[in-house]
Amino acid sequence: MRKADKIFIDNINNIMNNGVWSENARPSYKNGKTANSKYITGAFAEYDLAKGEFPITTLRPIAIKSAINEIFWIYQEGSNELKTLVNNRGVHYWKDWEVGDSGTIGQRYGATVKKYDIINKLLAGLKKNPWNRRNIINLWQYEDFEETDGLLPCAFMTMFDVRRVGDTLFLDATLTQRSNDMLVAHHINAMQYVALQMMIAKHFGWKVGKFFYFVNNLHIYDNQFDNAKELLNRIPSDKNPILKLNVPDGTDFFKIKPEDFELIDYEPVKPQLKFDLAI
Ligand SMILES: Nc1nc(=O)c2c([nH]1)NC[C@@H]1CN(c3ccc(C(=O)N[C@@H](CCC(=O)O)C(=O)O)cc3)CN21
Ligand SMILES: O=c1ccn([C@H]2C[C@H](O)[C@@H](COP(=O)(O)O)O2)c(=O)[nH]1
Repeated sequence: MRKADKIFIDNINNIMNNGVWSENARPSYKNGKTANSKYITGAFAEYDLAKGEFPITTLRPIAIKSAINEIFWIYQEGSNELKTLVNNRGVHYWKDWEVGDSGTIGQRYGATVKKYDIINKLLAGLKKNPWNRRNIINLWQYEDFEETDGLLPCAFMTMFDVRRVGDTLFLDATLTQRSNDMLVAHHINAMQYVALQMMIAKHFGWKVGKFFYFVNNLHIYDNQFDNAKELLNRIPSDKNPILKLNVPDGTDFFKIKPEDFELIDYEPVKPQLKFDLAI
């Protein structure tokens, strides 16, 4: 079985058999009921992208186009505006987290990237000395949290490192996430940050290397257990999906477009599952 499917199945089993219950969780469902979840702490996985190991499950369709468009909204556009996310990028899944009537998700994510000029600083650091060990995106900014309400970033820190093997330079990345709604967003989050890693690697003409994914609180909500059992009953695809970025080496980070990405050999098991989200 492919690595990502095995890890997903192991994580579901691990949470169901060894997880513990939250007692006073923040989110609630649309009906107002508190959304508690069963969780494990400290989940870690490693994918060698250079060997075709991508962190995407085939047990259900993953909204990969939306996931990639969201990463452009955050890191290329530096925006927190729902209008551009929905109208220009076709991503509908953030609407429930609008802050009041602001039309935004608050001073978070893309707004944080823009305020601190994070991408330009990151690219400049990697250009000046690829072997520096200070290539960090950190969206956890208390000053921003005080500025406005809004969901606090879940996937909040990404680190990059360069590694030479023979004549080839590889860019590795580590995504750190404080909280993950596993059945809904585990593979959306992982694959969108792989896409970001691929964009940065292309900008410099490097290859993508390894992707490390750490989740501190990995959970299944109490209304998702039928979906979890359905996933365990499914047989993963025997195809191995590969994400490609079809632009020449050295293409400027800000010139890359979502359409330049292509997911090949992706034949997920259907039908799609339905989720009543914790908001
Ligand atoms: N409880 C919760 N889970 C999340 O995953 C999540 C939040 N809250 N809050 C903020 C964002 C919004 N995210 C979301 C929300 C919904 C979907 C969702 O409904 N996904 C559907 C497909 C959606 C589509 O096709 O565009 C899915 O089947 O995965 C995905 C990510 C990720 N984040
Ligand atoms: O990119 C994302 C954004 C959000 N989530 C999930 C993780 C949690 O289930 C909720 C956030 O609730 P908190 O109480 O703030 O932890 O949203 C995700 O998995 N990925």
